[in-house]
Amino acid sequence: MLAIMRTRIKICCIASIDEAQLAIAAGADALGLVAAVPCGPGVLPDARIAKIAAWAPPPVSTFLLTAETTASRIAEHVAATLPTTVQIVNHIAPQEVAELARLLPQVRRVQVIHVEGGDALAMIPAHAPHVHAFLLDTGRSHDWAISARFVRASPVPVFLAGGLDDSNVAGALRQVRPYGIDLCSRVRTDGRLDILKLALLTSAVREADALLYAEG
Ligand SMILES: O=C(O)c1ccccc1NCC(=O)[C@H](O)[C@H](O)COP(=O)(O)O
Repeated sequence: MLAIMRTRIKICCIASIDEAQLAIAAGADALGLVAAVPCGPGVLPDARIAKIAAWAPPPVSTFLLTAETTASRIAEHVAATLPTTVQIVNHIAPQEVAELARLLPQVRRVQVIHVEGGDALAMIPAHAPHVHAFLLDTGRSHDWAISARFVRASPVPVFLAGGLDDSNVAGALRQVRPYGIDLCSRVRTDGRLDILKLALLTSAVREADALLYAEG
């Protein structure tokens, strides 16, 4: 695997075109659009997701976070919102992802892995052939040693998520070496995207990228 020169940044829980503009201005490569899920903040109606996805300029990617668990329901959800990428937030059967690839070959597929322990690595062989990337998430900082092992074992790119901000991102990048990172709550103040926190985050990521690349 080539050394990562520029960690990709995905800003999740984008709620409006204004927030999308702020995230892109700060350097986001991808926007996360959270559809109805059983719990959690930042949930958008499909019509709003479709509006933001239709607006987003290239090369920015738009990730639909779907809680659907079958290929046909995920394909319907994608058809209703038209993102570039679908992020499957539940652990679904690998054959459903394979079927989704057949139904919608043009849409990028990202499987979320909820990292509870070393068992997460066991999911790689069955899922990797059908997805373009994994996203490791527990919604809070998790054991980065497991994430690091996952990155080394995965044949496809891996995003790291959960409790990241400008104060801890350099350590996370050094230990885990992910392809990309995903952030939601810690670049927000009172629920709104905060341009200062975004700027601090992106500058911490670029500084860490430069150091790690120079070190080899
Ligand atoms: O994945 C979900 O089910 C979900 C539900 C409601 C809101 C967001 C959801 N997923 C995205 C994320 O959880 C965050 O992007 C990711 O965990 C990073 O979060 P944070 O620790 O707040 O940076």
